[in-house]
Amino acid sequence: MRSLDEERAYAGSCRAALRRMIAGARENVAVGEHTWGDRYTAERLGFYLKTLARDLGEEGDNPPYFGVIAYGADAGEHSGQTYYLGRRHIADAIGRPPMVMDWRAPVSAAFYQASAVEPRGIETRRRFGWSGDVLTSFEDEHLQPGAPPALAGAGELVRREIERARVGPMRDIVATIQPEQDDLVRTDLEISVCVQGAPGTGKTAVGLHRAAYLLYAHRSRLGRTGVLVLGPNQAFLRYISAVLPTLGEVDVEQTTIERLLDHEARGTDDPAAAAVKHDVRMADVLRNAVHGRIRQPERAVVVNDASYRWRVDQREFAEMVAEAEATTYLTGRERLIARLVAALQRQAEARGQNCNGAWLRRMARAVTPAVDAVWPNLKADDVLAEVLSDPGAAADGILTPEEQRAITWSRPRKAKSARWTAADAVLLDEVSGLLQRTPTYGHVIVDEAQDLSPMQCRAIARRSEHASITVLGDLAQTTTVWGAPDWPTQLGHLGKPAAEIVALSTGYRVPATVVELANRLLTALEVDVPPTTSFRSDGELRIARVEDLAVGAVDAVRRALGTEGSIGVIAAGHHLATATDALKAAGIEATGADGAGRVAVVPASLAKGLEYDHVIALEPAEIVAAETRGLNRLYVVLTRAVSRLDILHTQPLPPQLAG
Ligand SMILES: Nc1ncnc2c1ncn2[C@@H]1O[C@H](COP(=O)(O)OP(=O)(O)OP(=O)(O)O)[C@@H](O)[C@H]1O
Repeated sequence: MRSLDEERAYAGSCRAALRRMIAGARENVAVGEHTWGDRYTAERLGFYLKTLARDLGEEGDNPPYFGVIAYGADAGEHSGQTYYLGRRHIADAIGRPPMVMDWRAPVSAAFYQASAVEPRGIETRRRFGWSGDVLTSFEDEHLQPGAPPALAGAGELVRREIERARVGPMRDIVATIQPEQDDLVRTDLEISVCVQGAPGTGKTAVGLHRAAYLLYAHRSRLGRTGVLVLGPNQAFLRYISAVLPTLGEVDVEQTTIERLLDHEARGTDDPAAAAVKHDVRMADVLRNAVHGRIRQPERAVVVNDASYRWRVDQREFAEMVAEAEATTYLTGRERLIARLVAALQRQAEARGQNCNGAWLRRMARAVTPAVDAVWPNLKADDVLAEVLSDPGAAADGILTPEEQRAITWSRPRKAKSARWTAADAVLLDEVSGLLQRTPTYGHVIVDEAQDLSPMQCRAIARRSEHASITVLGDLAQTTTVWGAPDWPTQLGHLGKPAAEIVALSTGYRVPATVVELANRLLTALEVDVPPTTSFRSDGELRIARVEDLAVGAVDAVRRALGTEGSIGVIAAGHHLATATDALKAAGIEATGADGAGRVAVVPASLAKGLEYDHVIALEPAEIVAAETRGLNRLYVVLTRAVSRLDILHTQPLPPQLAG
């Protein structure tokens, strides 16, 4: 293995090779611009080369690699080989072995998986410490039997990386992915997995690295169909937005379920209406509303065509209607039109008529009124407006009269004048899915999946019908009233009942003292999840009763500003405004949940998925009282802390927190 000086020299030659790759890619862009060929090919080539040049260019200042594995003499094809691993592949010449392997390459798996118990032929695993782009240290683990004792658990470099203060957006974890996380990241594309993970166990990190891995392993397939990442809110998306680009992946769609459904919510539902609208029985109601439009024909279809008159009698028409049933309503309608036209064509051809394309189109137009009478053309918003104006016909026997009343508009309306709510957007999507097929992605990653309603799950299922999914969540963090009761049920709604459920319980965010406090709440939450164990022994917890919350919050922020890292003041209700005003009056600059400053004042309802080096949680009793699942919300809030948690209260603490 190389000495530190030799390693530095090697890092220098890797950088030089990377610079040559960048120069080469830029030159290819210039050549690509003058490439002969059809416009489409030239555009695609240009796009590819520009993306490559940009990605490589952005790579410029990152450490070229983070680790190396050296195989022993008995390692088959790898015997005596040494492989450096980095965020991207670096090669100095075509045909020569790469200087650095992509962390996603098959050979890299051993770096993450090898252990003293199962060394996989590896003699030494070396991890590097970098300060910016300067190589400062390395740490070796000797994995072969008889070698000096392996490091107990993770080494110092790994520990330092996991315990480092958080500043700015979430970073990738390629250098320190843990074996159980790596298993999930590298699961085959065909396999759907569900990760039940305690707070900070790396679910989000695993999901994002899995997206990058799948794109590497199945670039052409997923390049066409796309990978979708769904997160709980914009603040969360902003927090994770840099991870995939640093891994070289810029084409992954990252959005929320609300944005995916693409219906701006202009109205709001009362809780009773929202609960019914998110209930899975609405799928049956809407199916009835759509398919209940199909009628038995009452007369024959007669079409005048110049001097002829073609006819499909009522009985034959009825048979066609019965046989046209298809997976989607509008496909069935198309099929019915096609069958009618085919019947007319048979009659016309028997009379020696030339049935060209124009004739077929004319006949399709001619039978449309008859089809409209039995299988009308429908639009999703018209269907839903009718259901919400009068659910009766579609909902009888499915929803109770009281439930029907809860969703009925105070007066009947047309779609045009509807003020759709967020729950309506989910229903509109369901109706659209009944009318015609929804395009599917190549892979869908669903974060915070415990919060989704059955109807939201169905919207995701439609978009992953022919694909696998990665479901990430924590039942203890469910804060919606319609969230998952258990994973098998939720996976059923997501259309993947057979997905494997894997539990992660080692937390890499929350320090042990804070985990111990949060675990007290778990008993009261009555969910069947294993308690978290923390990887981290550091961390501070301070619980203080204060006279004045605003004064307490300002003091706590001032103290927190004395150490490194991000600061999140998390509160519910009017305490948010109190904290914001108090910080402003004290001259401390604070942003909202999606701001980029060092101090953020964050509504408890938006804290999910986020993390702050120092969390200052205000008035836990209020956080609990603010919503139906307030205790779960408090559990989420407490587990946002990376290094320090201050709990400030004027009211008594919720009894479930008492030790
Ligand atoms: N193997 C690892 N190496 C370094 N850091 C890690 C590792 N795994 C997780 N982390 C870090 O721990 C923190 C928590 O990870 P992440 O947000 O993915 O957890 P989560 O399970 O999604 O949490 P929650 O459910 O509470 O939102 C992040 O800062 C992440 O980068």
